[in-house]
Order: sequence, then structure tokens, then C-alpha cells
Amino acid sequence: MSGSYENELAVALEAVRAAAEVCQSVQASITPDVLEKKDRSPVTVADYASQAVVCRALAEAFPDDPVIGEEDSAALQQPDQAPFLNRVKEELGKVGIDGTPEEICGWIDRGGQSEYSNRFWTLDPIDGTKGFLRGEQYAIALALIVDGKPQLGVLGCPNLPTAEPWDGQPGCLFSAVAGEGAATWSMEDSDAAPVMVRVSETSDPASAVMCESVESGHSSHGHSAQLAEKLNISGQPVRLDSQAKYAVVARGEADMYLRLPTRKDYNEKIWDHAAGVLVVLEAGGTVTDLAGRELDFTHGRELRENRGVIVTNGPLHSAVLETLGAIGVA
Ligand SMILES: Nc1ncnc2c1ncn2[C@@H]1O[C@H](COP(=O)(O)O)[C@@H](O)[C@H]1OP(=O)(O)O
Ligand SMILES: [Mg+2]
Repeated sequence: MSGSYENELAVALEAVRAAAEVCQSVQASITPDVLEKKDRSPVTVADYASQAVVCRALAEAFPDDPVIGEEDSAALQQPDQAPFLNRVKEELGKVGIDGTPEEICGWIDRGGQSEYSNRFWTLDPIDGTKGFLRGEQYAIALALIVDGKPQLGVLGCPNLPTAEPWDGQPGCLFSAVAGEGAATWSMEDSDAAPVMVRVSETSDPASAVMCESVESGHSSHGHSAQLAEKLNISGQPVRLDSQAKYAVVARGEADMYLRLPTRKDYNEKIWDHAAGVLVVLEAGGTVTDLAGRELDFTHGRELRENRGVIVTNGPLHSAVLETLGAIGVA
């Protein structure tokens, strides 16, 4: 692929692939026992290692670019956390990255920016931690924001089945560059050419496929059910964790992804949306908040000026917003 941000795209894809490899290795070590104890340590080892991999790559290629990432190394640097830091080091070693504890913490903390600037990256090293622990969907999400707009986005979805031509084997990536469309890549075969993705053309709400969070605390299942009833949507909502929801809308398997607030005091985080938003927009879809406004990435870590996120293939957008208004959600 050639075009603007060519170097950024190559670096981001390679970094997200390496981070996905780390996450897969850690996920393979999660036993039912860990799940039963609700032990968050595997996810945390993977979060830190994934952030270290991506921030290290960005620091090397674009040393002047700030990164707003989800994690920081403060907890990891506590003296009693040495064995934990060692596990992060071990996981990095498996993908050929050797670093001292100080270097590893330094890479993680390159993601510690919180202020808005004209050009910065935003990273969710593991989006959908609950899905990661259940062995289901999660994503590594990386976006470059320039002048307040996502210009490049990469989503790594290690457990999402590929579409044609890769026959549904698990593990795919999605990329988008503003003005250049969105594509999907095989995770397994890094030499395979990408395939462009496109949203669905569904215009009849009744036949629409809706997707939403597995966790009812992250998006109101009650309000989406009310919307489905009003629009005569007969199919059940497809529930999956992480920005994999943006990916399935982008490739036309679902027609909408709704994120309907469950609390007044929660602001969405930029790393939970920036990459996915661009992938859907470049695949031809529409993304706004409940008021129909574009997401505003100029306020640091949070989407402070937006409430809710509505993602559709485009033709369905106004019907969804109007109906949410009519049922008192928007
Ligand atoms: N009340 C909430 N509303 C919306 N999103 C939330 C809420 N609480 C946590 N999240 C975020 O939802 C994301 C996962 O969403 P999904 O359900 O789509 O997989 C996580 O990044 C999580 O943030 P955090 O990682 O800080 O818990
Ligand atoms: Mg997240």
C-alpha cells in the first residue's frame, strides 16, 4: 500500500502484530482456576507487555510523538512487584525484546501522556479485558490523531475469525488511513496482501444486525432492546467485547454498534474508540454520539464533550438517532 502515513502504517501494523503475539502467549496461560479466582494478573502482565511493545516501536520510529496510552508503570515499580515485572520481561523476551526493568518501565511510561497535542498516538494495549480473560474477543487498538482527527488506525483482533480469503481462521487486523479506505489483514500470514473492507448496505432497520458490549455495565442492554423493538429488529443483538465491534460493522457483518450510557459520570476514553472510529468511517460507515455530533478527540484522555457512541453502516444512522430520541435515550 502506498499513500500518506505509509511509514506510520507499517510501524503501527508491525507493533500491533507483536503486541498481539504477546497477548496470545499470555492468554494461553489462563487456566479456569485463574478465572474462578478472578485473578487479574494475567491481563495485567499482558497489558503492560503489550503497551511496552507498541510504545517502544513508536519511540524508535517517531521519537517526538506523544502517546496517550491506558497504562503506566507506577504500580509495577513498587519493590514487591519485582516478580511481576519479571513476568512482563519474560513475555517480552518471547517476542525477541530484551530490556532491563528500567527500560521496560520507560517504554510503558512513554504512553503516559495525557494532554492533547496536534499530533499524538493513542493506545489501548488490551481493549476488552473481560473478553481476554474469558478467552473471547479483545483488541489491541492504536491510532494516530492529527489536528484532532484520527488519521490512521490499526486494530489487532487475535480471536476474531478472518473473513474471506482466509477461511475463518482466528486472528485478523484492520487498518485505516484517512481518505484511503479500510482494510483487513491476516494475523497468521503476515505476507498476505490486505483486503479492503466495506460496511453493509442494509437500509431496512427491521433486518439490521445490532452489536453491543457483553457487559451490561458498559452499554445499556435495556435501551438497545427498546430501540430494537421500536425498529422491529427481530434478530438478537450480537454481543462481543472490545473494538472488535467496530471491526464487524466495518466488514459488513453487523449493521450497527451501540454504546448507550449506563451512568452519567462515565466519560468514554479516546483509546477505546479512535482506531475503531476511523476503520468504520473509512469502510463507509457513520460514527457520532447520541446527539449526532462527531467524536471530539481534542480533550486529552476522555471524550468529555460526547455522550454515547452510535456506529452504523450510514443508511441506518438517522433512524437509530431519531428512535433513540423518541424513547428518551438521546
Ligand atoms: N460505565 C462504562 N461505560 C462505558 N464503558 C466503560 C464503562 N466502564 C468501563 N468501560 C470501558 O469499556 C471498555 C470495554 O468495553 P466493551 O464492553 O466494549 O469491551 C473498557 O475499556 C472499559 O474501560 P476500563 O478498561 O477502564 O474498565
Ligand atoms: Mg479499553
